[in-house]
Amino acid sequence: MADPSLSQTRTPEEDTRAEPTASGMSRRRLLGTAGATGLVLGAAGGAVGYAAAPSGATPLTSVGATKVPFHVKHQPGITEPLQSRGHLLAFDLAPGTGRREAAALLRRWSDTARRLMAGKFESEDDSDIARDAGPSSLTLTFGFGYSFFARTGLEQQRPTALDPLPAFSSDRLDRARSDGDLWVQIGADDALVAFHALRAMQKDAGAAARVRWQMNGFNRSPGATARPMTTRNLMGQVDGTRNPKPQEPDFDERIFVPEEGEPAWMANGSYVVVRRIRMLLDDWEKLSLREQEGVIGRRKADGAPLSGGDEKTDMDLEKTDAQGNLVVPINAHARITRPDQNGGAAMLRRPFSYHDGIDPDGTPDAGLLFVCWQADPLRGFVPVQRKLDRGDALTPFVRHETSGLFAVPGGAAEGEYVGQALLEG
Ligand SMILES: C=CC1=C(C)c2cc3[nH]c(cc4nc(cc5[nH]c(cc1n2)c(C)c5CCC(=O)O)C(CCC(=O)O)=C4C)c(C)c3C=C
Ligand SMILES: [Fe+2]
Repeated sequence: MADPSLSQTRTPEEDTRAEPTASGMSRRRLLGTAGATGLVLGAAGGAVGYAAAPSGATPLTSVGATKVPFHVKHQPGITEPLQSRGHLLAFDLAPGTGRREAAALLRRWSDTARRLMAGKFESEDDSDIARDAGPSSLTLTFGFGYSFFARTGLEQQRPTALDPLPAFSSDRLDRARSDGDLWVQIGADDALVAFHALRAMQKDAGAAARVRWQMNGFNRSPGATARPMTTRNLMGQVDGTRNPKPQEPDFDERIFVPEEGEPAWMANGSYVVVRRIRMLLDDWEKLSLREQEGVIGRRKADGAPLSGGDEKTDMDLEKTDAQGNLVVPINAHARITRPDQNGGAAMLRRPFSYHDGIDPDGTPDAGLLFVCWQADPLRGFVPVQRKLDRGDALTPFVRHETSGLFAVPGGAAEGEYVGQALLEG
């Protein structure tokens, strides 16, 4: 579930948000050359041993130097390229924490996010975890869960789009690791930078809120492939090919609440659905390549539709083989999740893979932290998941273990904090 326009999959031409790096090169140019550079660094690293730092003359690289602005129309961490590290956290407000304390917390979090995303890691009480690193594409994104509004006396401001998701028959949800008053998404292309931000968020929370659940994920590192390519998930599939692209005319309408939308405090915001989806990898890996490709409806090698062409070719849903059978099976995941098969329902998928060890019986606890963005969950995740719940070919190989839905307001203007229009409106 990743996206060619979000991960290192974005073609250099498409990457219009690239920021100049310390060396003056844009991220897109460096991604384009990263294969060759990576090989050189890899060889040197191997020769000097795993613990040695690169040569003293090595400048802050593209990966470290890339900076994402905090003050933007839509919060950072939605349309930015996938980062290689992610932490998802839900917080519950502490007893006695009301609207005033929640506002102070969002102000602290926003101030810290602004500072850290700019690569300013020094502060008096800093842990030094991220010292020496650049911002590394760090993003912090904040959202409000259904329960936040009653706790803060703001029920009147609760959007109907935040009504609890319907129950799905295939759900196997752990309620303790679902939902929450507040949600924080951290993404960065460096594990230490990401963890440093996580600690900062937790410290800022102080006595006002405690962590309800935390999930840690990863994606491919920038420069890991010889050229920018769509990422793969832990089933080995090319994943993200058909995500909506920011340059498409209906992108904003599908993903973001309009400027004049309701409630007013959600202008330019979005709704995020977060599902921890375990992959039943032992079962999946027993399938032949042909069977695996039939489950998705795309070739595993390059993500091309089974109806032919390359990854970018439109899927021919009607094409049949010599026996008259559909070449893209009727229950193939990539067939039945399409907007044109779901009354136009669309979402922007921006996931992280996860691996939380091996169960006592040897089963890997691994899968996808499915994170998807939409202007309205009833026109995005819900209808598509209803369809999947009735049974697509992928359903037997996955298990939805946790769930969350959060309202993510628009980006904070200069001098303001995220959610200010809600908390002070
Ligand atoms: C309810 C929404 C979806 C869930 C849950 C979901 C889980 C899931 N998907 C994959 C792998 C792939 N998904 C692909 C396409 C795809 N998936 C969804 C929605 C959900 N997936 C959509 C809307 C689409 C795009 C449909 C389209 O517009 O054509 C693909 C194909 C490549 C691609 O386009 O990304 C793969 C592969 C897994 C492994 C998974 C749960 C673990
Ligand atoms: Fe999917």
